[in-house]
Amino acid sequence: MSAALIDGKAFAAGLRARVAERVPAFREAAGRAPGLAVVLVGEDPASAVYVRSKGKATREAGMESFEHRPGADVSQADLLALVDRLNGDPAVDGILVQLPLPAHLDADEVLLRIDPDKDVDGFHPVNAGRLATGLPGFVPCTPLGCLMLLEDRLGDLSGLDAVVIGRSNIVGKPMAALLTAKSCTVTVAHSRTKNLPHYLQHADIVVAAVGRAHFVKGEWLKPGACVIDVGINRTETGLTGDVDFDSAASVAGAITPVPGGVGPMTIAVLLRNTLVAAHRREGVPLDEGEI
Ligand SMILES: Nc1nc2c(c(=O)[nH]1)N[C@@H](CN(C=O)c1ccc(C(=O)N[C@@H](CCC(=O)O)C(=O)O)cc1)CN2
Repeated sequence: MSAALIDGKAFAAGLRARVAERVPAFREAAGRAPGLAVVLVGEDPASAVYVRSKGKATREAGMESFEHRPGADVSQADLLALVDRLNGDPAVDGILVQLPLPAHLDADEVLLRIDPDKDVDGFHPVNAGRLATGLPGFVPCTPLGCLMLLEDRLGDLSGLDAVVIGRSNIVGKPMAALLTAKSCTVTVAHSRTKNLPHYLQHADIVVAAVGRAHFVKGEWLKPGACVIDVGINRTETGLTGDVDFDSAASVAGAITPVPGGVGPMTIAVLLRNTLVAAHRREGVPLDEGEI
């Protein structure tokens, strides 16, 4: 392996500490802690683990965590009513509905119901539009975490060639928008792209978010590329990313591991977005670029 390992776990710990440092000043100014409400529908085991970690991280940062766990058979109307209550609750600055939702629920309608100014997941179309047009809003946690790791590693990204593999609303599309805003030349590829190696051979940055284990091979990469692996695939051999790590690490300049790369950034950025939401809602000044 010649690539440098990008330690997302360590970077996320630093980000969480920077968020926690700023909570006492907010408490002092607003007379309350920032509050994050997390909604988990049903008992999906992986989602339950993520929600538990979010609650723990929120409390450790000195913020208020409100957890709501409707049963797997909750109706669409009852779930929307819960979102309405959280929208109207002054102690709640951020609302997150853990995905995926059970199949009988319409996730798009639920996400659309969240007040965009409490949408710390950045999934509401208003926030997607704000990102696309360069207005301040909320950016989805995973792609914002990827961007932070890239800038920490490479500095100014301007002029670099980037390939984003995956076009989901949660990762691929916002990632492409963020890199475009940083003046990268961005190609969005996906599972049906005809000749992926053709696009990757020129890419200084590769973000793999396609949801297929070992999909990206080292021999497709430009030597020295910075490779960010968003994949979390549970295989017989354990947790693995979308990048074939061993072959990629012998060609790339830097690469994120799975686990310990992008994953921990998701929760750290969620805390950052909640802190930002609280300051904006209360009109308390915060240098958002500093966190
Ligand atoms: N409403 C949301 N739902 C989902 C999101 C999201 O951002 N908002 N993202 C994912 C799940 N997720 C957070 O919710 C998440 C995924 C992975 C990790 C993480 O730390 N992964 C570790 C490995 C953990 C493991 O063993 O499973 C790592 O990669 O090191 C944190 C959060 C889908 N749903």
